[in-house]
Amino acid sequence: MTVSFNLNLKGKKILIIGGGRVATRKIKSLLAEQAIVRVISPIVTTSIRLWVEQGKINWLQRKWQHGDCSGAFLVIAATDNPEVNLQIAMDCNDFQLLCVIDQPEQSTISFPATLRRGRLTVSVATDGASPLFSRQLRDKIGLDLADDTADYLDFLHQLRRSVFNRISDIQERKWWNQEALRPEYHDRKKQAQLLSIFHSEE
Ligand SMILES: C[C@@]1(CC(=O)O)C2=NC(=C\c3[nH]c(c(CCC(=O)O)c3CC(=O)O)Cc3[nH]c(c(CC(=O)O)c3CCC(=O)O)/C=C3\N/C(=C\2)[C@@H](CCC(=O)O)[C@]3(C)CC(=O)O)/[C@H]1CCC(=O)O
Ligand SMILES: NC(=O)c1ccc[n+]([C@@H]2O[C@H](COP(=O)([O-])OP(=O)(O)OC[C@H]3O[C@@H](n4cnc5c(N)ncnc54)[C@H](O)[C@@H]3O)[C@@H](O)[C@H]2O)c1
Repeated sequence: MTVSFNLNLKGKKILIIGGGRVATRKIKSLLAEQAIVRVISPIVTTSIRLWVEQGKINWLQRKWQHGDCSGAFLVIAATDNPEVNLQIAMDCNDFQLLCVIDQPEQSTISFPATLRRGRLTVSVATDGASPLFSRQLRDKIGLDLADDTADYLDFLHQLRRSVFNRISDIQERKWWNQEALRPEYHDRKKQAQLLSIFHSEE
């Protein structure tokens, strides 16, 4: 079994070995995170080439060599050669995060099926049982989300910060944060009214 975390990868070095279809999908989900991404692979997909040309990622056009993994915060072994992927795993130390795309038992992390709506992240995983089930459930949850989810979370965030700054009693803070979850606060005017209670006290 695994424990889920939300990783802040800003400024962290991520090494991806292999530049095929799976590597491309993993890079796509990492690109928004302001991480420093390097790919080592003799051949890469058109998407990866484009990201390289746009200066978004760095590419070493060659095969993986022993020692390449040193200094990376996260290593993704994504070649189509299981033997090479295993060697990469052996090359990593215990302090590096590692995802071996064809050998989950060698990995310390795996990628969930993910959906973002502003500040909301939905992540679905099955401990490797069925990535397709994860994807399907993620998409189902996405259909149930209201169109205003990102804006509504910005409102909840703003309210919670105001409550935190103005109110010291924890029960009272909880009351306001609970109040904001009522369906009527999906209305922009109602949101503004609630926020103004705190701003008028400034
Ligand atoms: C969710 C998603 C996220 C992402 O990749 O970002 C993801 N796999 C996705 C797609 C996908 N994966 C596979 C297929 C082909 C169909 C099939 O076989 O089912 C497709 C479909 C496709 O490619 O279209 C096959 C596959 N996957 C793994 C193995 C190795 C093994 O199980 O041993 C094999 C067999 C290879 C073989 O047989 O050769 C392993 C992993 N795949 C994971 C995640 C992790 C577990 C997640 C969980 O716990 O649910 C884990 C453990 C490690 C990891 O990769 O992090 C993404 C969908 C999200 C999206 O589409 O947005
Ligand atoms: N985890 C997942 O989500 C998932 C999904 C589907 C398949 N898989 C597994 O992942 C493997 C790779 O899938 P793919 O579709 O990305 O393959 P692919 O053939 O599209 O890409 C393989 C890449 O590895 C590179 N490569 C090969 N040997 C290398 C080396 N020694 N050093 C550096 N780079 C090297 C190739 O140049 C190529 O860019 C499959 O064989 C399958 O077992 C995993």
